[in-house]
Amino acid sequence: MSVTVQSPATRRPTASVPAVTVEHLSKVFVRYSLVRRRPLQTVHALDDVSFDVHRKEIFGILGVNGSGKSTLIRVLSTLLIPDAGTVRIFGLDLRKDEAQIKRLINRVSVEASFFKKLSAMENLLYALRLYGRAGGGLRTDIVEILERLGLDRSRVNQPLEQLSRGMQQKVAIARAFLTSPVLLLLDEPTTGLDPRSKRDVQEFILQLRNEHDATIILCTHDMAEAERLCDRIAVIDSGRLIAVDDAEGLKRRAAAIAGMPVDTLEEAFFHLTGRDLHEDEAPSEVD
Ligand SMILES: Nc1ncnc2c1ncn2[C@@H]1O[C@H](COP(=O)(O)OP(=O)(O)OP(=O)(O)O)[C@@H](O)[C@H]1O
Repeated sequence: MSVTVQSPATRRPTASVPAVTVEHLSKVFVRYSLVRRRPLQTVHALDDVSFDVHRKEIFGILGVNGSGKSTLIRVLSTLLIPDAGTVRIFGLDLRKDEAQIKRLINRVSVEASFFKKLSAMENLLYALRLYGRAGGGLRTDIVEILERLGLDRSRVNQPLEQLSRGMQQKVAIARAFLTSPVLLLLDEPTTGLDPRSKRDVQEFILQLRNEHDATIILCTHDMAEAERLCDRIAVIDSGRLIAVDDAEGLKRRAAAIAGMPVDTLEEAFFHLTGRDLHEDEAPSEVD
């Protein structure tokens, strides 16, 4: 692909530290009764979670609905303050160096913040100017990236509110690509996309890592996607980290638990967590 993107060289942190180090991270949500303001329920959304992500790694987070994936992504992207634990991103402390960290990361999620009355072109030009890119060639780059992601040229100048959720998701991914984040946080980037678009986005994610040296953390429900894209996968259940390994390693660990061969990631997930990936977490009780 011939699109030129902003070189992140000036923002590129030193090579010797891991991309992300998470130590003993915890986050509890308390739900109160509206009437008596009594705590009704506590949810340990993250429970003593520790792991490292290497540079240029695509690191998957796999868990059922409600297992804590989005909470983890929101903490890493500085949107949510944890109750305990530390996070270092390229050696920077999440709490002390928040402003610097924000320049290194980009989060793509379904609720991507856009001006919905403006078009994809206008939104992306705005984002690029915020990141200090100006001058000729931007419009051509934007059209080229959106077409590469499978968004038809005729959609580029239409207000975003008139585009489907999947199309808006592609615009969010284009924005992440154009602003060249050093760490990209993807919260279920292909959920709701048709198979062709899913493939386009997955190719794009690989390209982003291979050609632009991005480190990528990716939440997904999709076993095939995790296996295809991720160098290592963290299995999370009820806010706890159950295992971190590559897909084959997870299958071996599951086989040791099950006492029989485990051939698929889906089976491995089941033996490691005791759950089917399609079920939801039951809410926990008040402590
Ligand atoms: N703001 C909040 N207030 C109360 N509880 C919350 C809040 N945010 C998340 N939770 C709870 O924390 C737990 C983890 O939620 P989270 O959104 O991280 O899960 P998830 O794995 O991303 O789920 P999904 O796959 O459905 O997006 C859930 O039980 C959820 O209901």
